Amino acid sequence: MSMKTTKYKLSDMAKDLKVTNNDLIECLGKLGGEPKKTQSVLTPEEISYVLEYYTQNNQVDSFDAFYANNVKPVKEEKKADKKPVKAEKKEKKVEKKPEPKPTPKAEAKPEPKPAPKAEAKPEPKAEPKVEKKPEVKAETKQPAPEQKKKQPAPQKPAKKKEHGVRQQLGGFSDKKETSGGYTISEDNDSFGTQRTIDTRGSYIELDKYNEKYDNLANSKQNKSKDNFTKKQKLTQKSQQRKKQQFSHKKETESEKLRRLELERARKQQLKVMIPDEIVVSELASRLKVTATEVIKKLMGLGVMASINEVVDFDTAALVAEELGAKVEKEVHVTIEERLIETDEDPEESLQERCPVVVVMGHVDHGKTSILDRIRNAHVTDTEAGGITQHIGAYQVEYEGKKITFLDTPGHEAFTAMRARGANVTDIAILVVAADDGIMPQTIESINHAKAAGVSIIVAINKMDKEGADPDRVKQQLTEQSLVVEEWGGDVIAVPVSAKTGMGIDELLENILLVAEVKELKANPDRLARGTVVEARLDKGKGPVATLLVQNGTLKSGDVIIAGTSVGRIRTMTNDKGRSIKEAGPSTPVEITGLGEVPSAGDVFNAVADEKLARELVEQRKHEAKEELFQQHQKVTLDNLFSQIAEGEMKELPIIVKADVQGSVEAVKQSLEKLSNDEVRVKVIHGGVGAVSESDVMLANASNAIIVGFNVRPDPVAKQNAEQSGVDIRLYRIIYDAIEEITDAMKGMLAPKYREVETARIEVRQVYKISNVGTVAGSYVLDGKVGRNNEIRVVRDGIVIAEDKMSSLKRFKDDAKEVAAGFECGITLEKFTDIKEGDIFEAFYMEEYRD
Ligand SMILES: Nc1nc2c(ncn2[C@@H]2O[C@H](COP(=O)(O)OP(=O)(O)OP(=O)(O)O)[C@@H](O)[C@H]2O)c(=O)[nH]1
Repeated sequence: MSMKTTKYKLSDMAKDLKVTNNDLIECLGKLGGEPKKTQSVLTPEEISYVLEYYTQNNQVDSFDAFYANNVKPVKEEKKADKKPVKAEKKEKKVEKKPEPKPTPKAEAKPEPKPAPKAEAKPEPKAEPKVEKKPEVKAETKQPAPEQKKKQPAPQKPAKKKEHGVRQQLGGFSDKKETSGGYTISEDNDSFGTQRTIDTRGSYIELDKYNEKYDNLANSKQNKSKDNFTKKQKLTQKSQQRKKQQFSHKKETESEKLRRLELERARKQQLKVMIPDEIVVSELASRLKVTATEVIKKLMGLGVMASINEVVDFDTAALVAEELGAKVEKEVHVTIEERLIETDEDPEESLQERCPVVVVMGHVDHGKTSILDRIRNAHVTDTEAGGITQHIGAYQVEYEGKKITFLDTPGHEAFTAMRARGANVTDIAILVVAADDGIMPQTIESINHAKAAGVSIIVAINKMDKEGADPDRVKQQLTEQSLVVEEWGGDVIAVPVSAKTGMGIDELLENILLVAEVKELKANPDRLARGTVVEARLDKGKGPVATLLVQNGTLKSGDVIIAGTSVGRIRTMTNDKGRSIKEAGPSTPVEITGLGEVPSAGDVFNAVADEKLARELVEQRKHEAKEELFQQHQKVTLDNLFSQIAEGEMKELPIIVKADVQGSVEAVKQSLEKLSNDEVRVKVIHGGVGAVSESDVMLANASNAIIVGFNVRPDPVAKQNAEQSGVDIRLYRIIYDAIEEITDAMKGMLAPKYREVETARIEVRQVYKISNVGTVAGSYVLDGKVGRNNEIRVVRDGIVIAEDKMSSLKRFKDDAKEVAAGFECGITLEKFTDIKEGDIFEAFYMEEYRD
């Protein structure tokens, strides 16, 4: 929204008007004042005057005749002119337009324009308007009477009424004006063309001015009641011409009036709508002020924002209020809000649903074994032909009730999903091997489960083993604030053995018990909503996704939107591989029909409007792209270095490659969590498969390290990595990765400094020596002061200054250090107001690490 005010010189105007400089100087001479020169910059008033002058001297005698004979030619001419005119704008060559652009200034501030506008009104337009733009016509008529009475001057208001910023000169049918920050491309109504005004470069709002002109006209001309016909206008015009000599004076008066009116209107409180976030330029535009003004106000509030930066509602509202505007909050209804119902389910619509359970715990404590044991013991037997499908989740039935298990053991996947906003699970089974006890990942699992607010049931596994010591496990659990029931707490701990099957039924019983207490409910009678548990691309079927319905009922044929993928469900199968038509809450299903492979953890919604859903997906993709772009901007070597140079937060970019998507997400989450105040761990790329050449290239460009999980680099990648010095770290256990990265981060941490005091010195005498400055004759009370020490001047217990030493002397010789009990002379670099009795604390800064 930059508003440039271009100076409009006399020579430019002469060129535009196609008259000689001298003609123009002469014309302006009539206005009085100092004689003008070719390079003189014209004021808006002068421009107005010249415009008026030439307008009136170039009028077409009969517009009717002219119009009748020339409609077509004029149109063509106009069209033909249009482009050239644009092109010429910059060069300030105007072929036909006598009506000089009222200069940037003139436009930026409405006042100057009135004059040109006033002229614009020529009668010829009246007819076309009547036909094409009735409302314009109506407006036009009012001013006309005034024109008649007041003659020369009145034309202006009348014209303004019509278009606000129109200028028209008799005899010139087509014009374009350029001015400072914006362009007015204007066509004459009378020739059936339209006028468009591009106000991007200025703060002018045409309606506002039109309104003002209307008001002005009304106030001045409320005596006039009738509409005037074309002929009347023509009469008027001829009268105008006769009275031309008086026009200038009257115009000035009317201009004044207009100005007053404008000023009054401007002072009226402006109402602005401000959204949650607004770009400074947009805010300025809405406030009808320049961006500079807004920026200044922002600075006043301590907010340094450039024209393209975004400020929040509160800040914007403050600025707006300071600028005298009345603020209203702009509420946007997003496509998402329109498309996806988020209404609460009424109590009566809720029905019981089965619990969704996840299994967590330390490596090798038996998570998979327990899941397998449960599945094998309780799935499928009853369902003919049921073949267990590994779709990422499955349901078992125990004592007539269903339980849904997520088949992705480990807290990483669970947390990755949660991080995407999917609170999928109700109950976490914490598996602890009875012989091993609580291990680091057990603790992490506990914390993850707690953070997610899910209920924990402890399965003390491997009870069949000899070294099994469930009491020790219970004891260790207590240390993690999990007190088992038999010890007075509320945590259920079930001793089990995945190997023998011992305690598995009891575990299931307890799951149902906890679920009952939790009163898990959902509304099956609405469009489904849930989470993508797993997704993959199948060669034959296309994108295949396992969805867990969390609310509502998913139906075959439903249109669903999941992250940035959308589609209509083509096939839907349950965890036993059977085709089903409907899936209610807590049911895992595998579906096909999506256009793209969604990500695990994406929330999905069944929606009613497919078109809108596709629109939403486009929008999400766009947002994702922008995010990605910003990410890439952050990880270029250039800005990484500049960040470090500026002492800003350092980044440790990492590329994660893993065998399955779930692990990528899990590793990503775990690593990014390692970020602290000084070093930010940022996974700039994650993907499934071997570490490839392109991964190494990206790492090389971004100064990133590559973390591989259960994958190997391909030979080319390995070779390239060696050549370019890219670090590839391969792990089999997340825990190891975290440990190593943590170490790496320690190496990156910015050094910390602390002060080490070396001596206390008393100032006993102060000498002022020319060319040397103020010398403190001192005595070292304790410690040892070194030449490179810094000095803190303390007077009566108050720190007066901190400064560097410029000299340390023993008698007349420079000293490296002076020990306690000795006298010395000290001068400081800047601080000279030393007084007897001051205490100098000598110290130096030491770098250290935690
Ligand atoms: N004796 C005994 N061994 C068990 C029991 N449960 C699991 N195991 C063994 O423990 C080892 C690890 O079991 P998994 O089920 O793979 O453990 P996990 O927690 O899923 O391991 P990760 O997937 O690597 O995290 C396997 O060799 C199992 O046979 C049990 O109840 N008793």
